[in-house]
Formats: sequence, structure tokens, C-alpha cells
Amino acid sequence: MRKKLAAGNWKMNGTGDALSEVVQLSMDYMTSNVDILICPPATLIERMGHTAVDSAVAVGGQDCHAKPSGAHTGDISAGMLKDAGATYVILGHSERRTDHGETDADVCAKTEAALGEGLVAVVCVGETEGQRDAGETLDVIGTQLAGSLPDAGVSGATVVIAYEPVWAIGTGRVPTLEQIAEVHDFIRAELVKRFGDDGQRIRLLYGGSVKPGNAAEIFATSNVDGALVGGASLKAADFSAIIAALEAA
Ligand SMILES: O=C[C@H](O)COP(=O)(O)O
Repeated sequence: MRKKLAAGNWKMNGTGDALSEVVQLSMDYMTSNVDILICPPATLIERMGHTAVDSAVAVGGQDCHAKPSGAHTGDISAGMLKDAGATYVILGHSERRTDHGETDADVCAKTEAALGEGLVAVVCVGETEGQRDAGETLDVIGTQLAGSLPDAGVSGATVVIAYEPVWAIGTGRVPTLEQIAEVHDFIRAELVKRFGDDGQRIRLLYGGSVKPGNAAEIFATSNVDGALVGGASLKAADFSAIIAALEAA
């Protein structure tokens, strides 16, 4: 049985003022059977870590460096995230792959670093619109999945996969439920092929324009164990509604 996960990726948004809303949210969902995760900007991780320490809300980073320390201006290591209170880290988000040229090999190295520090790695995969139109979606996802995950240390307790079609992120456009199911079933099969029973236990999140209005039907879709939510996670009311939909699914 996979525990559901509602994850919020704040991207380059959010200030300290947003903390109180998250605290409220965590108090509302203390007894939830849904894991709740917020990945704020790096500047807020430590504050959130302290605020959420006794609550139901976990805190995560949005990226980490593959190395533990060194001359890498502007970067943060997995150990630093852990030290600040993070227990998760998002890796290989399409915005990192596009803005910073991250390859599958880079994501794999970062995933190894995260697992080495005991962080849960939320590894993102997803096709562009051009790739989908060209009928390449499953090939692209399969390649990203194979290249972004290390051979060792991957289990339901250490890794989460987020399927985020690039064309659905922040656009208000969402794949059909059949398209989501096709990709999630494919990811599940690939994980089981490579990791056996562990592949059954890895949670699969859908991400891309998840809102209160479409959350329930997405959560009822095959092999969807939760969501990686961008814009809607910045509004406590919307994120709470998404969590409630996940709880009810
Ligand atoms: O990491 C989150 C995703 O990129 C989804 O963002 P969005 O919910 O704003 O479309």
C-alpha cells in the first residue's frame, strides 16, 4: 500500500509571510493519511524546517548539487538541505533541465547524493509538447527514467517519481486521464522491471496544472499516488482542497 503524497513546489515564489498559512495547513491535516510536502525557495527551508518540525508537513529542497561541498557558488548540497531541516528534494524538474541544462546523468548523480544523505528524492520526468506530438512520449519518459535513477538505493522509502508533461506546467492545460494513466502505468512497469517489488512501492505523482477543480479525477487515475503542485500550492485554500481530494481518493 503506497501512502499518498501531496507535494507543493513553490519554485521561485514565496516569502516568510507565507509560513503562517503553511502552519495552519499543517494543523488542519495533522491526522491526515496523506503525506504533505512543501518545497519552498532555499531561503525558507530552515525557517520552514523549524516551523513544521512537529507538524504533518515535511520540508524539501528544489534541487541539490551532486557534490557534498566545494567551490560551487550559488549551489546547495544534499547535506546542507538536511542540516536545514529538509527531508525531501525535488530533482530533475524540467525547469532545471531547461534553465540549467541538466542531463539525466546530472540528475542521477544528484539523486545518489540525496539518497546518500537520507533525503527522499522526488525525481521528475516529462515530455515536451513537440515530443508528444511526434509520438515519442513513452520513449522520452523511459530514457529519462532509466538515466536519472541509480542502480542502488532506490525503494519506495527513498524515491518518488513525478510525471510532469512540460506543456502542462503552469499553462492550465492537462493531459486527458487516459494519457496520464498510460504514462503512469508505463512508469510503474518500468520501475518494476528494474527494481522488482521496490518498483511497486515507489510513489508516482502527477504534476502540471493540478487545481482543486481537476484534482479528484486525476487522483482516481491508475497509478497516481498524489501530485506535485506548483501554482496552486502557493494558496493555502487551494492546496488544502487538493489535499482533501487526495485524502478522499
Ligand atoms: O513542480 C510543479 C510543477 O511544475 C507544476 O506546476 P503548476 O502546478 O504550476 O503547473
